[in-house]
Amino acid sequence: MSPISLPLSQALPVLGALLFSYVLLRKILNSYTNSAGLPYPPGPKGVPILGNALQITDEKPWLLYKEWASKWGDIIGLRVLGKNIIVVNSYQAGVDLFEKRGRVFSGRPKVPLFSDIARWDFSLLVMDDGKSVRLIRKFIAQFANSAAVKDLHALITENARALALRTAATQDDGAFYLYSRSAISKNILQITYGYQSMENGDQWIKNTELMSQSLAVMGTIGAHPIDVFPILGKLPLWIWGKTFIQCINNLRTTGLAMSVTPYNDVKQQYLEKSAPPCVLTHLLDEKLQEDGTVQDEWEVMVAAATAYTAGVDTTTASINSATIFLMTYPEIQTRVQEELDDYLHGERLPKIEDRETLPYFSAVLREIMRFNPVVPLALPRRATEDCEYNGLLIPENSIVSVNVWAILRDENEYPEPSKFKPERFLETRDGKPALRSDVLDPHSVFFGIGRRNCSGQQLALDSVWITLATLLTVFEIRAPDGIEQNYEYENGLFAQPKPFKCRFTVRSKSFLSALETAVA
Ligand code: HEM
Repeated sequence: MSPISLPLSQALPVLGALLFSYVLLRKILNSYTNSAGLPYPPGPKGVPILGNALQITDEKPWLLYKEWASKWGDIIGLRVLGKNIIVVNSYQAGVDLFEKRGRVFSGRPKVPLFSDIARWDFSLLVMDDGKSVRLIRKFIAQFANSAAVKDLHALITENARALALRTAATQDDGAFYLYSRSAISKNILQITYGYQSMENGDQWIKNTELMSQSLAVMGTIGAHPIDVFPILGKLPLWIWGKTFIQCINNLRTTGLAMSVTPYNDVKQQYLEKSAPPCVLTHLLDEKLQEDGTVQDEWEVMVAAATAYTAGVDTTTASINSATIFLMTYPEIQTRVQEELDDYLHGERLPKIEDRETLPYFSAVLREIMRFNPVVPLALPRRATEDCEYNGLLIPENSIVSVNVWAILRDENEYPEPSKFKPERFLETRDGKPALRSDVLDPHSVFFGIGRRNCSGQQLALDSVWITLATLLTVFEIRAPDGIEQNYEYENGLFAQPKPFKCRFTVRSKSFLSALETAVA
């Protein structure tokens, strides 16, 4: 989800609706004044009524925000059709607002297109703060916090090895892109629903692919005119075109198939005592009451559904993006492999517990995170009350986004930010390479800041680490025939790579047999 943009071609219905919406017009005019007398954060001057709508691009808006920040300061204030939009471009301001004043910035703005029209109201990602949100986050933390994730290490390691074995068995340079999604889906499905997905043609995997494609076509969530101007959602959907209707239908079908349907299936199996143990059965153990009803049933269902829908695309995008970087910088890849070989002596496959002893690899992963944050604008928050910050007023109900991309390109923290340099995170301690603690770990921003930050970050970090460590131990990863491609990314909520080709060549037969033995 990103702040609002309004392409010119879509502005006409907005203007039409404005004509008969006197009430809205008053709201717009009111938003230009505030009773506290404090100035609104500075930003580029817009035009009457539309505000900055025509200036904000839908294509990678984070680049434009960073440019504006260099002129207007870390906190830029924009307006679109009476909505206040604030973009936070520095880590310090992100911490001051989202962490230190977490209560005020834990809301989420309404996104009627996604929640009401596409019927994804079951997703925690779009829920405003309240009791339900706190309960759902608590349920997710029960399996995804740092301590609990340790219990999942065996499963995610096994799935990483199965992915490597499957990759070794194919000659198709395009296969990894599909296999990585399937492996990550498999992790989360097993964890949440106890479901063993099939390697080929699994309906769950097809659903996430369809969801992901539909989201990419619809652009950034929150950017559509219906989200800017909800009254437009009352008009017949066909005015937005065939592709739009197709995407809405896909989101409705996949949403249901990834929330209510699996919940009901597992509940039924649980009642029949045939459900494999998983997050959902643990929650049912806790919540099933004597009369057969489930306490906090909606929240239980949402916890499982959001873990799946929020975790698959993002984790897959991280793995695919890292694979592209490793292909693009083969000398860096070789150095990681030397470090792995030195430590593992070619005798065994890596385990998550090895992470602390491989600083160069950690530095490479930090640099990949810094260079290509998967959710460049995180997800927008809603200010639940007026808030003064450094003499500026962030009015109640402002949409506030943190520009993760800009923070991770801050030249004060990361000199020469557009260079891919893992060494920026390293120093020599006792004659050995070690991670520096005085350079901001991109992890602190990559998953959002403060109370509504990512609930699945430890699970994601561990899954990405073991998957890449296993692949790098077993394979040399190169662009097919040494020819670099033009790696493209989807435009939308996630910076996820479009399908790409890469070649995995087994580095040594002993690694392959270790893999075969481990997976057998
Ligand atoms: C590398 C993979 C991942 C990335 C880059 C990522 C990133 C993010 C970001 C940026 C947010 C928004 C945070 C904010 O508003 O400040 C978020 C929210 C969330 N993520 Fe992740 N995520 C990843 C994996 C996962 C996984 C595996 C899970 C599974 C449990 C998960 C569950 C969630 C949930 C439930 C939220 C919503 C939190 C809320 O609204 O309160 N994520 N994630």
